[in-house]
Amino acid sequence: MTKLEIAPSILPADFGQLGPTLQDLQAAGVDRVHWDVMDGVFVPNLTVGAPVIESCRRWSDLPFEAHLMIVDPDRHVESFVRAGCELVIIHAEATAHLHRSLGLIRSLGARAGVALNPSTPPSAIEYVMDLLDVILVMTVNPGFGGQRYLASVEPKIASLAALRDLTNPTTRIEVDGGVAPDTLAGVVENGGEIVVSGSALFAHPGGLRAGVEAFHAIAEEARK
Ligand SMILES: O=C(CO)[C@@H](O)[C@H](O)COP(=O)(O)O
Ligand SMILES: [Co+2]
Repeated sequence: MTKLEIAPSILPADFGQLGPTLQDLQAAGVDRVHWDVMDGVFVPNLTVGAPVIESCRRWSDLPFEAHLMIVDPDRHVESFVRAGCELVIIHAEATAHLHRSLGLIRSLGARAGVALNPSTPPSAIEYVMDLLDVILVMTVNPGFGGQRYLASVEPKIASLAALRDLTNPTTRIEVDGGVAPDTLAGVVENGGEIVVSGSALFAHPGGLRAGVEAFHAIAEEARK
Protein backbone atom coordinates (compact mmCIF):
# COMPACT_ATOMS: atom_id res chain seq x y z
CA MET A 1 0.00 0.00 0.00
CA THR A 2 1.29 3.49 -0.82
CA LYS A 3 1.91 6.07 1.87
CA LEU A 4 -0.96 8.38 2.91
CA GLU A 5 -0.98 11.64 0.97
CA ILE A 6 -1.95 14.83 2.74
CA ALA A 7 -3.69 17.63 0.86
CA PRO A 8 -4.26 20.59 3.17
CA SER A 9 -7.32 22.72 2.51
CA ILE A 10 -6.30 26.35 2.21
CA LEU A 11 -9.55 27.54 3.83
CA PRO A 12 -8.24 28.14 7.37
CA ALA A 13 -5.33 30.26 6.07
CA ASP A 14 -5.11 34.02 6.45
CA PHE A 15 -6.04 35.00 2.88
CA GLY A 16 -3.80 38.04 3.16
CA GLN A 17 -0.82 35.73 3.74
CA LEU A 18 -1.38 32.95 1.24
CA GLY A 19 2.15 32.97 -0.18
CA PRO A 20 3.96 32.46 3.14
CA THR A 21 1.33 29.91 4.18
CA LEU A 22 2.03 27.89 1.04
CA GLN A 23 5.74 27.96 1.88
CA ASP A 24 5.01 26.80 5.44
CA LEU A 25 2.88 23.93 4.15
CA GLN A 26 5.59 22.78 1.78
CA ALA A 27 8.22 22.94 4.54
CA ALA A 28 5.90 20.88 6.77
CA GLY A 29 5.95 18.01 4.27
CA VAL A 30 2.44 18.00 2.80
CA ASP A 31 1.98 16.37 -0.60
CA ARG A 32 -0.33 18.74 -2.47
CA VAL A 33 -2.53 21.80 -1.97
CA HIS A 34 -6.35 21.64 -2.00
CA TRP A 35 -8.10 24.82 -3.12
CA ASP A 36 -11.75 24.98 -2.05
CA VAL A 37 -13.55 27.03 -4.68
CA MET A 38 -17.11 28.00 -3.69
CA ASP A 39 -19.57 30.02 -5.75
CA GLY A 40 -22.27 30.98 -3.24
CA VAL A 41 -24.80 29.00 -5.33
CA PHE A 42 -23.87 25.31 -5.25
CA VAL A 43 -22.82 25.94 -1.64
CA PRO A 44 -23.72 28.92 0.56
CA ASN A 45 -20.17 30.21 0.89
CA LEU A 46 -17.88 32.22 -1.43
CA THR A 47 -14.12 31.76 -1.54
CA VAL A 48 -11.45 32.28 -4.19
CA GLY A 49 -11.33 31.93 -7.97
CA ALA A 50 -8.70 31.14 -10.57
CA PRO A 51 -6.90 34.54 -10.47
CA VAL A 52 -6.01 34.10 -6.80
CA ILE A 53 -4.72 30.58 -7.41
CA GLU A 54 -2.70 31.77 -10.39
CA SER A 55 -1.09 34.50 -8.30
CA CYS A 56 -0.19 31.95 -5.64
CA ARG A 57 1.29 29.42 -8.05
CA ARG A 58 4.80 30.90 -7.76
CA TRP A 59 4.85 30.39 -3.98
CA SER A 60 4.78 26.59 -4.12
CA ASP A 61 6.31 23.69 -6.02
CA LEU A 62 3.56 21.34 -4.85
CA PRO A 63 0.78 20.10 -7.12
CA PHE A 64 -2.38 22.22 -6.84
CA GLU A 65 -5.85 20.73 -7.01
CA ALA A 66 -9.09 22.70 -7.42
CA HIS A 67 -12.17 21.38 -5.60
CA LEU A 68 -14.85 23.18 -7.57
CA MET A 69 -18.04 23.62 -5.54
CA ILE A 70 -19.64 25.57 -8.37
CA VAL A 71 -22.60 25.04 -10.68
CA ASP A 72 -21.98 24.36 -14.36
CA PRO A 73 -18.24 23.81 -13.86
CA ASP A 74 -17.58 23.52 -17.61
CA ARG A 75 -17.69 27.34 -17.80
CA HIS A 76 -14.62 27.68 -15.58
CA VAL A 77 -12.57 24.50 -15.85
CA GLU A 78 -10.12 25.97 -18.36
CA SER A 79 -9.30 28.95 -16.14
CA PHE A 80 -8.32 26.64 -13.28
CA VAL A 81 -6.10 24.54 -15.51
CA ARG A 82 -4.46 27.73 -16.81
CA ALA A 83 -4.02 28.91 -13.20
CA GLY A 84 -1.82 25.88 -12.55
CA CYS A 85 -4.13 23.21 -11.15
CA GLU A 86 -2.97 19.78 -12.29
CA LEU A 87 -6.12 18.15 -10.91
CA VAL A 88 -9.61 19.60 -11.29
CA ILE A 89 -12.38 18.06 -9.19
CA ILE A 90 -16.00 18.76 -10.04
CA HIS A 91 -19.14 17.74 -8.17
CA ALA A 92 -21.30 15.01 -9.69
CA GLU A 93 -24.32 16.99 -8.44
CA ALA A 94 -23.24 20.23 -10.14
CA THR A 95 -23.14 19.20 -13.78
CA ALA A 96 -25.90 17.83 -15.98
CA HIS A 97 -23.44 15.92 -18.16
CA LEU A 98 -20.72 14.46 -15.96
CA HIS A 99 -19.14 12.39 -18.73
CA ARG A 100 -18.77 15.47 -20.93
CA SER A 101 -17.39 17.61 -18.08
CA LEU A 102 -14.72 15.05 -17.17
CA GLY A 103 -13.77 14.72 -20.83
CA LEU A 104 -13.36 18.49 -21.01
CA ILE A 105 -10.93 18.51 -18.05
CA ARG A 106 -8.86 15.74 -19.59
CA SER A 107 -8.85 17.40 -23.01
CA LEU A 108 -7.16 20.39 -21.35
CA GLY A 109 -4.31 18.19 -20.15
CA ALA A 110 -5.32 18.07 -16.48
CA ARG A 111 -6.25 15.09 -14.34
CA ALA A 112 -9.95 14.73 -13.59
CA GLY A 113 -11.71 14.11 -10.30
CA VAL A 114 -15.28 13.87 -9.15
CA ALA A 115 -16.58 14.82 -5.71
CA LEU A 116 -19.61 13.16 -4.15
CA ASN A 117 -21.80 14.79 -1.53
CA PRO A 118 -22.50 12.54 1.47
CA SER A 119 -25.93 11.63 0.08
CA THR A 120 -24.78 10.75 -3.46
CA PRO A 121 -24.42 7.00 -4.06
CA PRO A 122 -21.49 5.30 -5.85
CA SER A 123 -23.85 4.34 -8.70
CA ALA A 124 -23.78 8.00 -9.85
CA ILE A 125 -20.22 7.53 -11.15
CA GLU A 126 -20.15 3.89 -12.26
CA TYR A 127 -20.41 4.90 -15.91
CA VAL A 128 -17.47 7.34 -15.77
CA MET A 129 -14.95 5.26 -13.83
CA ASP A 130 -12.65 5.06 -16.86
CA LEU A 131 -12.35 8.87 -16.85
CA LEU A 132 -11.53 9.30 -13.16
CA ASP A 133 -8.11 9.95 -11.70
CA VAL A 134 -9.54 10.78 -8.27
CA ILE A 135 -12.81 10.24 -6.40
CA LEU A 136 -13.27 12.85 -3.65
CA VAL A 137 -15.58 11.43 -1.01
CA MET A 138 -17.15 14.22 1.04
CA THR A 139 -17.48 13.39 4.73
CA VAL A 140 -19.23 16.72 5.45
CA ASN A 141 -21.86 18.61 3.50
CA PRO A 142 -19.67 20.89 1.38
CA GLY A 143 -19.58 24.63 1.95
CA PHE A 144 -17.59 25.25 5.11
CA GLY A 145 -14.42 24.17 6.85
CA GLY A 146 -14.45 23.04 10.46
CA GLN A 147 -17.50 20.80 10.29
CA ARG A 148 -17.99 17.50 12.09
CA TYR A 149 -16.87 14.34 10.27
CA LEU A 150 -19.76 12.11 9.20
CA ALA A 151 -18.69 8.57 10.13
CA SER A 152 -21.87 7.34 8.45
CA VAL A 153 -20.12 7.90 5.07
CA GLU A 154 -17.38 5.35 5.87
CA PRO A 155 -19.18 2.36 4.26
CA LYS A 156 -19.41 4.43 1.07
CA ILE A 157 -15.64 5.04 1.12
CA ALA A 158 -15.20 1.26 1.24
CA SER A 159 -17.77 0.70 -1.55
CA LEU A 160 -16.01 3.20 -3.79
CA ALA A 161 -12.63 1.59 -3.12
CA ALA A 162 -14.13 -1.78 -4.11
CA LEU A 163 -15.67 -0.27 -7.25
CA ARG A 164 -12.29 1.24 -8.10
CA ASP A 165 -10.54 -2.13 -7.65
CA LEU A 166 -12.99 -3.72 -10.08
CA THR A 167 -13.12 -1.03 -12.74
CA ASN A 168 -10.10 1.30 -12.74
CA PRO A 169 -7.31 0.41 -10.28
CA THR A 170 -5.42 3.64 -11.03
CA THR A 171 -8.17 5.86 -9.57
CA ARG A 172 -7.25 7.27 -6.14
CA ILE A 173 -9.68 7.59 -3.25
CA GLU A 174 -9.50 10.99 -1.51
CA VAL A 175 -11.55 11.93 1.55
CA ASP A 176 -12.55 15.49 2.47
CA GLY A 177 -14.24 16.97 5.52
CA GLY A 178 -13.56 16.78 9.23
CA VAL A 179 -10.41 14.67 8.80
CA ALA A 180 -8.49 14.96 12.08
CA PRO A 181 -6.33 12.79 14.35
CA ASP A 182 -9.45 11.22 15.88
CA THR A 183 -11.20 10.46 12.57
CA LEU A 184 -8.26 9.56 10.32
CA ALA A 185 -8.08 5.87 11.28
CA GLY A 186 -11.64 5.31 10.06
CA VAL A 187 -10.81 7.02 6.76
CA VAL A 188 -7.73 4.85 6.18
CA GLU A 189 -9.32 1.58 7.34
CA ASN A 190 -12.09 2.08 4.78
CA GLY A 191 -9.75 2.81 1.87
CA GLY A 192 -8.94 6.52 1.94
CA GLU A 193 -5.51 7.12 0.34
CA ILE A 194 -5.39 10.91 0.13
CA VAL A 195 -6.86 13.09 2.86
CA VAL A 196 -7.86 16.72 2.80
CA SER A 197 -7.52 18.43 6.14
CA GLY A 198 -8.08 22.07 6.98
CA SER A 199 -8.95 23.03 10.52
CA ALA A 200 -7.36 20.05 12.28
CA LEU A 201 -4.04 20.39 10.50
CA PHE A 202 -3.75 24.17 10.86
CA ALA A 203 -4.77 23.99 14.53
CA HIS A 204 -2.47 21.12 15.44
CA PRO A 205 -0.94 22.05 18.82
CA GLY A 206 2.61 21.22 17.71
CA GLY A 207 2.37 23.16 14.45
CA LEU A 208 2.04 22.06 10.83
CA ARG A 209 5.03 19.71 10.68
CA ALA A 210 3.99 17.90 13.87
CA GLY A 211 0.47 17.64 12.45
CA VAL A 212 1.76 16.03 9.24
CA GLU A 213 3.87 13.58 11.24
CA ALA A 214 0.94 12.72 13.50
CA PHE A 215 -1.27 12.04 10.47
CA HIS A 216 1.33 9.66 8.98
CA ALA A 217 1.79 7.82 12.29
CA ILE A 218 -1.98 7.33 12.68
CA ALA A 219 -2.35 6.12 9.08
CA GLU A 220 0.48 3.61 9.44
CA GLU A 221 -1.05 2.23 12.64
CA ALA A 222 -4.48 1.99 11.01
CA ARG A 223 -3.07 -0.04 8.13
CA LYS A 224 -1.50 -2.72 10.38
O1 LIG B 1 -14.44 21.06 0.70
C1 LIG B 1 -14.43 21.30 1.88
C2 LIG B 1 -15.60 21.91 2.56
O2 LIG B 1 -16.61 22.12 1.65
C3 LIG B 1 -13.21 20.91 2.64
O3 LIG B 1 -12.07 20.86 1.83
C4 LIG B 1 -12.99 21.56 3.96
O4 LIG B 1 -12.73 22.91 3.80
C5 LIG B 1 -11.93 20.88 4.77
O5 LIG B 1 -11.82 21.51 5.97
P1 LIG B 1 -11.93 20.74 7.37
O6 LIG B 1 -13.25 20.01 7.39
O7 LIG B 1 -10.76 19.80 7.42
O8 LIG B 1 -11.85 21.84 8.36
CO1 LIG C 1 -12.56 20.50 -0.32
